[in-house]
Amino acid sequence: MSRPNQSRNTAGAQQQASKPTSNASAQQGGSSGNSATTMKRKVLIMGSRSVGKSSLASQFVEPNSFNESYYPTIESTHTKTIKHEGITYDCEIIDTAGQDEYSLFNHKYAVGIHGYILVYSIASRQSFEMIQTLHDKILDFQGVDKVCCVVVGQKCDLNGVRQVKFEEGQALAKKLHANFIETSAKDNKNITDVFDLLMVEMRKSFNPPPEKKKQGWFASWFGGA
Ligand SMILES: Nc1nc2c(ncn2[C@@H]2O[C@H](COP(=O)(O)OP(=O)(O)OP(=O)(O)O)[C@@H](O)[C@H]2O)c(=O)[nH]1
Repeated sequence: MSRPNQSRNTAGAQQQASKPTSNASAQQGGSSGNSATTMKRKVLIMGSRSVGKSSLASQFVEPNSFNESYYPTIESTHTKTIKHEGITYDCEIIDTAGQDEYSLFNHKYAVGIHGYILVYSIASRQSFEMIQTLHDKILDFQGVDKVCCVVVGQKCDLNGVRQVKFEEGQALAKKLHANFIETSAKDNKNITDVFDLLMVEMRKSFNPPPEKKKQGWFASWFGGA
């Protein structure tokens, strides 16, 4: 669902910052609480049609914005500043059009993206099966064997018509080396947690904490740094 007052077109945005634009301490993963540290992060939300991708994004950017109506998304971008472990992230959150297995994978979905939110509806097995397909396409396009990713089982308020068990979502996420969470945009449940989980993943991948120096016996004996 595209909500014009919150969104802008992403054309040409790809060249922006796949790299941090922050000071040196951020490049080294600084979790020092330095408020001057700002990094850019680009996050893509993907999944089948009508699984609640736009509702998820909207609720995150503007809580209590849930809308029962369905407006198919073409593509919209939200921006939000997120503070995580002492670092400020300027996040660009791209809400993509619903995909099916025949959808062409746009190269924009692979270039300069730091993390993926792959969404299915717990009330649609088909949308669940789409997650593996999308994940495969992302890896193929990126030419990597792992991406930062959170698998989201959306619409968990629809428990009465559930087609995908929680454990199935969990197992798939584990297989994809991703985090997993169930959410309800309607009930505003676990929405911010999705982004927190992704932040943790992205932090591990893009600004891991500096490795501890190996200590010799002398230093460790005397408690040296
Ligand atoms: N019950 C329930 N309905 C939801 C939830 N999230 C979204 N919906 C409804 O599901 C429909 C589709 O929501 P959207 O957020 O537009 O879904 P989308 O995945 O962005 O759809 P596309 O634009 O086709 O890709 C709308 O009618 C929403 O009101 C939810 O958590 N629970």
